[in-house]
Amino acid sequence: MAALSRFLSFIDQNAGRFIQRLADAVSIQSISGNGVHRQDVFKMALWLQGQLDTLGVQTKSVDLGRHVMDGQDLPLPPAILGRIGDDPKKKTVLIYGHYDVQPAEKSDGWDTEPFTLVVDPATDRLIGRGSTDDKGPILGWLNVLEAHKALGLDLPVNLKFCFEGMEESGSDGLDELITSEVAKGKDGWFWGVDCVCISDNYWLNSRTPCITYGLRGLAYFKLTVSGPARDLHSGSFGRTVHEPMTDLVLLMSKLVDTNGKILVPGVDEMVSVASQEEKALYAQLDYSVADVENAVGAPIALSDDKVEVLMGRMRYPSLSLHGIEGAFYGAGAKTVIPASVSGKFSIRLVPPQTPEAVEPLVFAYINAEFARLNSKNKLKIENLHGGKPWVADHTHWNYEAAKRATEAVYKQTPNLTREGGSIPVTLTFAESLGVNVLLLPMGRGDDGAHSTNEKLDKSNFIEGSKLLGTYLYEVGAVNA
Ligand SMILES: C[C@H](N)C(=O)N[C@@H](Cc1c[nH]cn1)C(=O)O
Ligand SMILES: [Zn+2]
Ligand SMILES: [Zn+2]
Repeated sequence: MAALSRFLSFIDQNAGRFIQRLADAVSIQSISGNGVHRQDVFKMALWLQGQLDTLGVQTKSVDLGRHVMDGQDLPLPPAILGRIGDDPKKKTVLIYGHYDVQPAEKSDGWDTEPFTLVVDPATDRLIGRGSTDDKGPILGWLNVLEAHKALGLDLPVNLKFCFEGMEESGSDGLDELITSEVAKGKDGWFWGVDCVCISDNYWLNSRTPCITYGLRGLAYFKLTVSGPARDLHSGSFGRTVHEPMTDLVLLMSKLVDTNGKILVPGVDEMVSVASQEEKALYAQLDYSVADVENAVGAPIALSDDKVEVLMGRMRYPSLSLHGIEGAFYGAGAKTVIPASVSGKFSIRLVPPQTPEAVEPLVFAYINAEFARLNSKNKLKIENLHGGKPWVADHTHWNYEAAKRATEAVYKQTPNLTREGGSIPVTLTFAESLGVNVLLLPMGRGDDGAHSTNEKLDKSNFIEGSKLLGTYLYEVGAVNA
């Protein structure tokens, strides 16, 4: 039997063990967004490095230094770099993934414990935080490595790996690592890379695989309004003092309208209007308004027009309000006036927008709106993190290889998409290595990444592992 067929059979035969390994990974609470779980992110890095070592990959854990998060000085989780194969006749593919996850608590509304992987027998879904974002896809690569090692098969390409533990919180330290490695020339870790593959996004719906050539960028802001020296009794001080929460809610209400239009002057205007030809590309995608409504679990799409809905996600910027820190949120009816509250919101960016271009518009607008309130409270605006948008050449052989692999595994033509989310390092790889970057998602559009009951369908984990391996065979066969 040819190498590829033996690889595919191995994946099917070992599905149970692969799911167990995913359960082990999910059980490590590698939440990067707060200081409480920082040691768990380090534990996850060690776990991943151990797996790669066992599978014959040469690894190195790179200390990325320290950073300050929410006023806390914290060590950054390491980047885990790896390489296997050094055959000059083969292409070299760089794989990126992230081993950190978003926060999750059962009390957020999960039906099961978020860090215990549950295999739902009724739906064959693998439910747990990180199952689709991004531990499932990372483990897909481990499955490919394990199959080749166990079967004594040579990999069809040389592989390099770059796994980080801060993607969900701004990828601090990673750009510097990549640029310093690139500056080392032939001695750098990324020397000789021919293309990059990232599996860290999702299909548009739950039936059609995707290949993705764009990501939105991000600019994440925190607005803090502070007034009294301490929390106050609203009976004693209501209508007596300027209340921070009242100011903040008013400011937050001025950022975006209920139809998604961004109200910060100049932000929406930076982006050109889509031409009829471009709209025709969105019309071709296998997608319907029902898909978005199924994924979110309610009939609340902003438009009945599929093309408008798709462009809202892929082609235009969006501004979302995320939360208010310091506000009363528990059960009961506490009559407090909070002393200081911080509103968090972010803007997803598309070309030609950049965080640097958008930030001054946001600061100027919020300062002007705050001045209009005539409040004696204090306002502070911070830009917490960001990243530029990215669009790739989808006619490149890297995309052609991914398309052939998808057709071979799924017997379907993939949707060619741009992703609404952000992976800041993508543009850094594209620009500093000067090679084509491809996004090859494993999970479905209804996986609930970042949400409650995040899942990865078992079939997506298993067929997705086959897809990643088949893609490597297709790249290995390219003569470009
Ligand atoms: C698309 C990717 N899987 C992802 O979820 N990226 C995050 C990155 C991020 C940046 N700040 C916080 N998280 C996203 O798009 O939100
Ligand atoms: Zn991710
Ligand atoms: Zn994520």
